[in-house]
Amino acid sequence: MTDMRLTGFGNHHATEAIAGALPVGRNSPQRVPFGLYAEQFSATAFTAPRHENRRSWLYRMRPSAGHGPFLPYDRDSLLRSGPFDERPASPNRLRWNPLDMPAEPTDFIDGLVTYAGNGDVATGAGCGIHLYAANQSMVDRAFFCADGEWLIVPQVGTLRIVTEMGVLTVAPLQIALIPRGIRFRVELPGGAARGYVCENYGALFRLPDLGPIGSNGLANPRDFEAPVAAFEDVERPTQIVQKFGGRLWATTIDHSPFDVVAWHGTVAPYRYDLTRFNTINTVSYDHPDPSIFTVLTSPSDTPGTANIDFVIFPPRWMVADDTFRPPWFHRNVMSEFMGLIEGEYDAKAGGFAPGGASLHNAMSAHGPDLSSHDKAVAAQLAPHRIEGTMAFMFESRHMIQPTAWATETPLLQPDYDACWTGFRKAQLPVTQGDI
Ligand SMILES: O=C(O)Cc1cc(O)ccc1O
Ligand SMILES: [Fe+2]
Repeated sequence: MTDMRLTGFGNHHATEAIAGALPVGRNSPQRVPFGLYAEQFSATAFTAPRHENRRSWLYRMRPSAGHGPFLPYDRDSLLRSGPFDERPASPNRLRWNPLDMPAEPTDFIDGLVTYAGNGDVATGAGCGIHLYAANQSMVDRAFFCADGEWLIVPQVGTLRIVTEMGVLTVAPLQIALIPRGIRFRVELPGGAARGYVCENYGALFRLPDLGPIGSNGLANPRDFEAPVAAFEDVERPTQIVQKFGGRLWATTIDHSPFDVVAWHGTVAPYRYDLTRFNTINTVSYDHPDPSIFTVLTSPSDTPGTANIDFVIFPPRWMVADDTFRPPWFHRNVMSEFMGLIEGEYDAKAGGFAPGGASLHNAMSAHGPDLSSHDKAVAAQLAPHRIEGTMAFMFESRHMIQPTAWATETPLLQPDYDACWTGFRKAQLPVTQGDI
């Protein structure tokens, strides 16, 4: 299969792996070329306003309707879904060490573990936050998520993601966005892989509005790459696993589901290279809110109050005058789940490792740890380049609730609070206060 691309976020793409496979001038002709089957694939309601409507037409060797019943998946899985009520939502700041690579042969699906999430799959609000650690390619099986689109953030290892609409190769510092319902198989051409997944139950991820930034900047639409059509004509039993209503279900068909020869439309899997992000920041003073680093946003019905924002902290120049340059201390009404792809995060000099994760829930006080704080206060404020790092955040209006696994795993750091101890008290002029 090829690995060519079509560019532009949400563009109307058209692609055929065999010349003449794509019908011209209509979506569903009486006879589709070569006896292919036309199938409309919807990512939004039929009646969504035109500017938000996302659907594609797939032309495939057999209808995907040809399958028997899905039965409960027969392997143990650590995938969980909203409502996240296994454990009480925690007001505590939590941080986890990275997942170990699996000791047993484990593919992407069986290597997923849910750390946290919010909302409810059934009502279409919130998200699930999973991490994966895998060492085997998926063989003769495919997966799809009926509960939400998947934003995949690799941290170690390249993923070759074979989808119904073509192939995406995604390495660390790149992300993949797999539409809800699209079947895919994850292969590991370079061996073991680890990373993060945000399963979005809510409105589709989109590029944020730019407001006064103007018509360019942040993640530029042209840097999002969809694959060209590619198919395999394989007649071998293939297991299809789906996540539906928070549970895994499986059925087996007698051929590969990757038999789409041509497609056109506005919903497709995408790849984006985070190093292409046009990072905008202050050139005068003060540290702006991290919203300036938003790559993708899933809006909610309250303006400016996201179901989920996907925010990155890329390499960048720090030039602010008379400013405490790292993230300030804050208590945020939104809830923040963070991961680290590489390097060191400027608010945490130690303890937040690549592959690790942290959770700072609504209204929990957090910010720089003691050593990052003291270093920033003492720094000479020359222009300084933050290099070799890529942290990210899933930020949500809904409280993020950890799973039982995440609450009980030995990866959870017991002493995270300690990083905010030892701050020297402010030295006031002699006073008793005035309350
Ligand atoms: O808590 C964090 O590290 C994320 C974060 C970064 C920043 O620069 C400002 C606010 C914020 O929540
Ligand atoms: Fe924060």
